[in-house]
Amino acid sequence: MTKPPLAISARNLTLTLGIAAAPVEILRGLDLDIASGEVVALLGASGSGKSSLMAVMSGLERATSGALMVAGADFTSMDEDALAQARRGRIGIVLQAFHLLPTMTAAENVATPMELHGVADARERAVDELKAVGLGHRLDHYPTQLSGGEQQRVAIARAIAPRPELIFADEPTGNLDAATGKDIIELLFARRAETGATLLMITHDRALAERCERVVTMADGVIVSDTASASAAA
Ligand SMILES: Nc1ncnc2c1ncn2[C@@H]1O[C@H](COP(=O)(O)OP(=O)(O)OP(=O)(O)O)[C@@H](O)[C@H]1O
Repeated sequence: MTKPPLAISARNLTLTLGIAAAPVEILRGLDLDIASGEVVALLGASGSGKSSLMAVMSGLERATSGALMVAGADFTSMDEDALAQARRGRIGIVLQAFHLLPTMTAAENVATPMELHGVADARERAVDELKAVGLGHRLDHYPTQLSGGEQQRVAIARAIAPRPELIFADEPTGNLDAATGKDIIELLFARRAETGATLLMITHDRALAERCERVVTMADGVIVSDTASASAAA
């Protein structure tokens, strides 16, 4: 059987931030391969570098050194414009604090990024995706008129509507109560499964991590454990 292509391949990745006099080594020679379509949880103590790794892998932050291929693109050799171009439509991001634009309706929050990227049927796709996440009746509501769970549904719709190859989620249930968080995870897994995207999710919740196919744990800027999950349901 041929192996699936890699969605992410990181080799000896480093990230050093801060001022020259006091550099902070955040990623310290990290290696990671994620196959296309895999569902991976990223665990680790606070400050271990999870969000920084996600920022580098999603093209928001440039690695200091090392090699990084994401969705077939060489992120280490690209300038910022090329990175932005490579990210476009290929990478969806869901964050703990939903980051919806307050002056736009739910439909506009989902459609506008696609419109900016020249997608002709952006509005139709936004409406379809909002229906798929159970918000067909909230299309013209503004974020302040939506509950936290509904706002996160909009954020998921925004991430998934462009049909990205990769979805990065950073503690997507961190601002939600337990029951709402559970619904959001079911929804995220369901939409992921329907689109076949690769999913990398940061979480502090070990039970949730075990729902993923694979659990990767970071400590102090490197990966210290990488195991297949026994109970993956995603
Ligand atoms: N711009 C920066 N300059 C200097 N240090 C930084 C910068 N950004 C992050 N750090 C440091 O890098 C380390 C890793 O941070 P990061 O947010 O990636 O950790 P994390 O594992 O995601 O933590 P948490 O679970 O608390 O979100 C921390 O020690 C943080 O203080």
